[in-house]
Amino acid sequence: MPQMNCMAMLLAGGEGKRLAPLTAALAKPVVPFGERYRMIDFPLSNCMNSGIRHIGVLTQYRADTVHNHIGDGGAWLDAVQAKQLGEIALLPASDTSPDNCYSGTADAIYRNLSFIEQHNPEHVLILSGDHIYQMDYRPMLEAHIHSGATATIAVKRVPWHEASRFGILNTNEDYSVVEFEEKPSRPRSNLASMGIYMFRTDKLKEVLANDARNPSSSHDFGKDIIPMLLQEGANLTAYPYEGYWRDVGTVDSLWEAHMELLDGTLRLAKPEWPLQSGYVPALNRQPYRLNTSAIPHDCIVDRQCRFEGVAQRSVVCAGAEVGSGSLVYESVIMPGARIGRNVRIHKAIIGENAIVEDGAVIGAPQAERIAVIGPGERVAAERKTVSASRETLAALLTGTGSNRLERKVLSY
Ligand SMILES: Nc1ncnc2c1ncn2[C@@H]1O[C@H](COP(=O)(O)OP(=O)(O)O[C@H]2O[C@H](CO)[C@@H](O)[C@H](O)[C@H]2O)[C@@H](O)[C@H]1O
Repeated sequence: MPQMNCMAMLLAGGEGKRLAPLTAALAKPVVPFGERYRMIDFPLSNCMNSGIRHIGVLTQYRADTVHNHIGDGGAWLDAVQAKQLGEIALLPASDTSPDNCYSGTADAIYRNLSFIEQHNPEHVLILSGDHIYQMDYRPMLEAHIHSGATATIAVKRVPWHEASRFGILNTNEDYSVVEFEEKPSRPRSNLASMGIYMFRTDKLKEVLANDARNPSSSHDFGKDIIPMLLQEGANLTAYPYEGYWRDVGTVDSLWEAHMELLDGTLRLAKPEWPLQSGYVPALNRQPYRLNTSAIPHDCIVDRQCRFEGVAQRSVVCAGAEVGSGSLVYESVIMPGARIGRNVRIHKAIIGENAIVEDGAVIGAPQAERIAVIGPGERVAAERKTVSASRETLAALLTGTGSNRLERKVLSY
């Protein structure tokens, strides 16, 4: 395994419009995931577990929310006893740009080249802050060094119907990249760029400087840098990644990733690959202590929540409350959300600290779209439902009861 003469630059400034309203007041990388994590915890923990100790985090949209979550980086560095040796540096656009704005992902790195130079690594790993995966970057670095590539792009096959939301590649048998198209409307392959790039530092500096001088560039890795390198005949190599990986940039993909967590396709609690988080649930009230025997077997319910309803295939996060008589089905109840009594929630994501009043109905079992309630939003019941016993709720879940659920779809 190579020495980690490599540092990481983590892009965390995206606005995440396709995750609205969950990103109304939060940067995309700090949207909650699982029972008590945020998306950015994944690449940060991957870096620690892969021996990468110097990380620059580039922030822009709602930068404060990322900065609050990361703090001094202790949650990650302490876990690997690297507080003295490592650094997670916050690099907001406002510190580098007169107009307080990185014009694109490449511009964000370009404006922070001096940070990279301080550490003088041989290779720079560029990461996104909104991917769910547990990847060891060391084999990728090894493959990158072995191939002598200017840049190595991590790739994964994606379902064909999703291919147009990724950078799509074609490679030779030796994985050298021969074609790249950013988000093609008619993809010719389903081999997607994971937006994870390993660059030789000298070449990265050169290509970013050339791009910065190009007035017609949008200064983006996918739209400009990779196509430019390919055009100049640079040696670009793909690194196929076999493990779980998901870009949770849309409401559907965020919901699907939670369902994969529930069915075991994705496992977070791996002793060999710890996942750290700077997240401390904002429990303004007495911390709840869950009666663990009440946790439904196909759900993930954080111990620090109050759960008095019935749930199936759902994630109930730290600090959330679900009142008695309420039914939660194939849904995610984010941290601090308060679900009243006799509420029905189907195929929905309930944002952080949202309040769902007694008797409200959100989503529908057969709905094609995922219902989303924004963080802090309050949902009133249009009509009160009658209180149902646990047995009736269980029958409703399994479809064996005679009662029909009231349905109201709140689409986003
Ligand atoms: N101005 C800015 N400053 C700082 N950070 C910023 C930023 N704008 C975006 N970011 C961050 O950069 C990362 C990449 O986000 P983008 O929205 O640019 O790319 P997208 O995910 O669409 O495609 C990319 O990632 C997919 C894989 O998910 C690839 O297939 C595709 O080729 C590639 O372009 C995210 O973590 C985002 O938060």
